[in-house]
Amino acid sequence: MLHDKKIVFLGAGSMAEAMIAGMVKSSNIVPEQIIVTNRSNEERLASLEARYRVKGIKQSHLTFDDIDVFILAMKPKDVSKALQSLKNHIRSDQLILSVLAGITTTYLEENLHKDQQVVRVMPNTSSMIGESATAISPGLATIDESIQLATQLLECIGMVYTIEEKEMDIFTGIAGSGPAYFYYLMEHMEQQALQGGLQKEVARSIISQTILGAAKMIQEQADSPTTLREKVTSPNGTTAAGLNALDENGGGIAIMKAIEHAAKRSEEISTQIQDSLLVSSTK
Ligand SMILES: NC(=O)C1=CN([C@@H]2O[C@H](COP(=O)(O)OP(=O)(O)OC[C@H]3O[C@@H](n4cnc5c(N)ncnc54)[C@H](O)[C@@H]3O)[C@@H](O)[C@H]2O)C=CC1
Ligand SMILES: O=C(O)[C@@H]1CCC=N1
Repeated sequence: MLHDKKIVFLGAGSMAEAMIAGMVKSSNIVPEQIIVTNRSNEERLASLEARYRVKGIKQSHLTFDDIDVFILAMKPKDVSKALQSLKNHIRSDQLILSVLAGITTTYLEENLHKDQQVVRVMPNTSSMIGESATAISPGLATIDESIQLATQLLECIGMVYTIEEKEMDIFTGIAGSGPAYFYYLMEHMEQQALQGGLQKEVARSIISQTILGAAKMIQEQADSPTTLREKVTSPNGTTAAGLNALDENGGGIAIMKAIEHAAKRSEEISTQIQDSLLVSSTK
């Protein structure tokens, strides 16, 4: 299903690059199938061309007719202009995937064709190595074949979860933004490791191996996170001392708040876009 499809990225930033890298690496897609465009930064397109052997072209030079999948990958504040310039060039049977936080399928349908085939997607930057946790929610007019195509395409960059659109905000808070929380945790673990006398490179390797091991334990064992945590924690031992400090300093609550606020921001973006407030609020 994938091998004869032509895919265009509209937007050439971090998320587009992570997806392109993952797709090309997966070998289910060859670079010749991928075109990447942006508004004007030709240097950026040249760098993506050199790195991934995909075709980089300015959007004004794009021929739209033979494209199967358009992937919207600009910032939410730029979506309105992007859809305006796209609408007159595309057919409603061409599939639009949008990775934009907070942008609903209804908004896309209202600003493209009413019966436009759209799928809202929330990947994360681990797409780059084929390890994204990606959610999809199809729009009203999207046929099963297109959902299958979207699923196959996104499986090239990791695991795909089909969810209801009302669950997109919380998914974004957990998985779209999620890698940043782990990097933040790692930054702080590393800082303390350096203070404890470890060399930076050694500390980084130890920390990433520890996180990888914990993630694999969750994936490969039947035990819950709580049981696994308890197995690490000896009475009056080192872990108990560490966890007490985490609790005393609001560690658990801070994590829950981070997710709550990220999810709320996703919801807020939807409202602001609908009310056309986002441009002024994020400039
Ligand atoms: N960075 C991340 O971890 C994730 C980002 N996303 C979503 O991906 C989208 C892009 O995010 P980033 O890549 O981080 O942003 P970025 O700022 O790195 O890239 C945005 C790109 O869009 C281009 N652009 C702006 N207007 C355009 C237009 N009208 N047509 C074509 N290209 C246009 C810009 O030139 C730039 O290349 C956002 O909507 C974000 O919500 C979703 C999941 C994760
Ligand atoms: O920070 C953001 O808004 C985007 C969406 C999810 C991750 N990055």
